[in-house]
Amino acid sequence: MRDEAKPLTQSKPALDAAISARGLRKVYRGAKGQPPKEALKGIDLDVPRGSVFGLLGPNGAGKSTFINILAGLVNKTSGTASIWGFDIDKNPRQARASIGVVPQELSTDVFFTPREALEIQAGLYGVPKSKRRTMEILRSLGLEDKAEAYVRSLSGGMKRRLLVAKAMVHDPPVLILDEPTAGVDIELRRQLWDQVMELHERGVTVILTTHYLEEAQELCDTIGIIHHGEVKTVQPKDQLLKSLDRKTLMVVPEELLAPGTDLGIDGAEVREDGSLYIDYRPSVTKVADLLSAVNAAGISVKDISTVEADLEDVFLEMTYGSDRA
Ligand SMILES: Nc1ncnc2c1ncn2[C@@H]1O[C@H](COP(=O)(O)OP(=O)(O)OP(=O)(O)O)[C@@H](O)[C@H]1O
Repeated sequence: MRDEAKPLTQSKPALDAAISARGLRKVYRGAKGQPPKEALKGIDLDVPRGSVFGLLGPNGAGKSTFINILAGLVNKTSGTASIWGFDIDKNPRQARASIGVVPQELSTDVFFTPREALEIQAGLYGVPKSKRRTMEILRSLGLEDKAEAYVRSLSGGMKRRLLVAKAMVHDPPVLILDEPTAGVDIELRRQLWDQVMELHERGVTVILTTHYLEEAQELCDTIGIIHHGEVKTVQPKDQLLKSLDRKTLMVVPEELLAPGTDLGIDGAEVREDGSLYIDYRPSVTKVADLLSAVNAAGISVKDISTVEADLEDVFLEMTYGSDRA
């Protein structure tokens, strides 16, 4: 059923974007007496070519639905989507050839060697034998030594790299990584981050979903946040961090204060370490004014520093913050 209340999208898809969605909507049929679920509420979203794009959102926001529509695994209800300028309805083959998707799960081809797994994948994508780059891809992901090993004997990190390798067999300009480092240890996470950055340097547009905001902050240059099936924002990361207009001034007093002391300064809190933390909005309050207030409260300052908002602050504001509003 068409939702008459929904505004029709005015703008055309951006053909020069890596991914462009307009009015993209997905309604899942409700299972066994459950009402239908509108997982995507007609979203408009452009992923710039050449970016490392972080698609963030709480559980159930609609990220997997979006990715699965692009990957051809889920049928959209309405709207349009294009990949590298190819409409997924009008040019499905070219659209699919332009994208590689690295899934979350590690269950893959346990009976084949990495070389065989890549050859099979290349066959599925119709890459002719003369054009296959199996060993080159394995080498670029540090798996050359393991080309003839059984996949079941690979470590978790190697299996993940093999999934990236498989997604690259047809040399797509866009690579989607769904939760690439879920459940891997810090060292492997770093290795995967390096590999993502190498792909990016080679010109691949990378889209990743992640629950680790630190990961998005470190890797991504552009961030899209979706929540309840709607796009809350798409912005360059630096701009997004600035847009929050929130900083914290940390004041270390000559004589440490008792935690919880009320100094009558807006946004101020004395924390466990005896220092004073003052949240403020740089667009309306100057640090000099805060310091005057600190002096007026009879505190001599030993040291000061400011802490910028991080992606976690922005994320919480745009998702749970908007639920409260
Ligand atoms: N096959 C399905 N049938 C019915 N509802 C579904 C189906 N797949 C997803 N949903 C619902 O659609 C909404 C969006 O789910 P989706 O998996 O896209 O979210 P997500 O952002 O990827 O979450 P997560 O981070 O947990 O993977 C959720 O409410 C989910 O329960």
